[in-house]
Amino acid sequence: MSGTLVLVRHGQSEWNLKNLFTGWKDPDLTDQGRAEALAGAKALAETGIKFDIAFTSNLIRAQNTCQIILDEIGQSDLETVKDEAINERDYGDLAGLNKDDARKKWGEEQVHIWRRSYDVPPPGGESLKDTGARVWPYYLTDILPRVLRGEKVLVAAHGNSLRALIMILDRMSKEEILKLNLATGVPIVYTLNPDSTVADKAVLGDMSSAH
Ligand SMILES: O=C(O)[C@@H](CO)OP(=O)(O)O
Repeated sequence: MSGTLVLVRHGQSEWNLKNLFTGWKDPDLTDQGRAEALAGAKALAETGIKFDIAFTSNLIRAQNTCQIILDEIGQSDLETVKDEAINERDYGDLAGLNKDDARKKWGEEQVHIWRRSYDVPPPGGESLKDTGARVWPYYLTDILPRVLRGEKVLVAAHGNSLRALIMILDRMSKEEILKLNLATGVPIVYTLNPDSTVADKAVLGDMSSAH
């Protein structure tokens, strides 16, 4: 039996708006972020999906995105598991710094490498590889078994914890992952085969503005 895995990056946060590296810091959604989560929820509602369980991180921007989606599709009280395993990548010493100021200080290319490369960690923080080393085991033990049972599973998380997951689901190379950016609030709907490979992938919205 094939199940459904829906991944959604949280809506714009207060620190996204201020263009600050965020990582494990815990700012809430902005009004725009709430609107993005709602737009994603409406797109999901149109598919008629009803979830069996939701997973989110221990950060408020992902939790609130998750709840906005569940409220909109009439599943406000759905079982929701919160776990730091799917938190954003830890940005270490960069957390709280303005991204443009960082580009001025260290150069455009170095900042891009810290933000998007596979295995170069920002100072004191996690690389995407490090992030995947906690996201992937959690996916295998806690999330995937539910999908393989035929359930419909929502995962509301973060740009880089989801990039780590998508890299493996989509079998992307270290070069390809450099270019992957996720838009806030746009659901990605995976249908998985019984052997856990991807049978189908649909993006319910516009990813082109992501950077
Ligand atoms: O600051 C962060 O935690 C992330 C996500 O907003 O930023 P980036 O997209 O630069 O990896």
